[in-house]
Amino acid sequence: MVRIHPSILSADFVNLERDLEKIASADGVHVDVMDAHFVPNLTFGLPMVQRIAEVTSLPIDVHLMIDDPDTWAPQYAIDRVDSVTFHAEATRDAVSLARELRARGTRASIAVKPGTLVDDVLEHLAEFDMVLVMTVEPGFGGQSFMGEMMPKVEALRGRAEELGIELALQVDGGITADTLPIAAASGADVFVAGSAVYGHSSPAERITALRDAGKGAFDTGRIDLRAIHRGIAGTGTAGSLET
Ligand SMILES: O=C(CO)[C@H](O)[C@H](O)COP(=O)(O)O
Ligand SMILES: [Co+2]
Repeated sequence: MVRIHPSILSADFVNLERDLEKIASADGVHVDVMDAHFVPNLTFGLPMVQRIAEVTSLPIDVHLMIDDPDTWAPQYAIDRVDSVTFHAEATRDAVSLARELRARGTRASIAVKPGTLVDDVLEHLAEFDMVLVMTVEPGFGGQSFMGEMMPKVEALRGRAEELGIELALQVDGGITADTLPIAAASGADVFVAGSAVYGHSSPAERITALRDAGKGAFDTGRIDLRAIHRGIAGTGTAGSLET
């Protein structure tokens, strides 16, 4: 299953309603909240997310790149917000926060920056509905995909299968029709794309192209996810998540 979530970070904030309509064929909309403290960039906060919820019918995927999500993240669990993602590096108690988000009726998701290992997340995996593996340093769109993050994705997918739990695995940063199949083959199923969607004249066409790139990777047998997982298990690198 390939789900495409365009990131409005690359949209025109002054014409956001128009730009949201351009991605109506997507599976969700990724909304980056940045506070200029956790990351060196500033976007917007809850009032903007509330307005987005009023004008789009897409599931809203909120990515909080903010300090102190333990205090602020629950406020984002509003109607029409499908998932709230907070960063492992910023939270004091990821499990309690995830439980609070779920209790408020939204899916709970935890994100890891490129330099953060996933050992703690693996230990508590059943507490989360989604894990976001950052494939760039958070803060800005238009950066290059970090393929070296794929062992984290593989380890998370492998553990979810072992536990028999449904886990959405999101990758964010540098996703294009060339990099998406690499992440899909590693076990990701939710793909955030900002510049690859909004950097083109037809965002709808780019969404289709991204979806096809993901499906094609498996349909043609070019990438065999099971073989990749077997290979990782065989070489014993799945547990080695040093970045
Ligand atoms: O969280 C983000 C940046 O911190 C964005 O979601 C991400 O960068 C999307 O942009 P692009 O697809 O252009 O890399
Ligand atoms: Co994001």
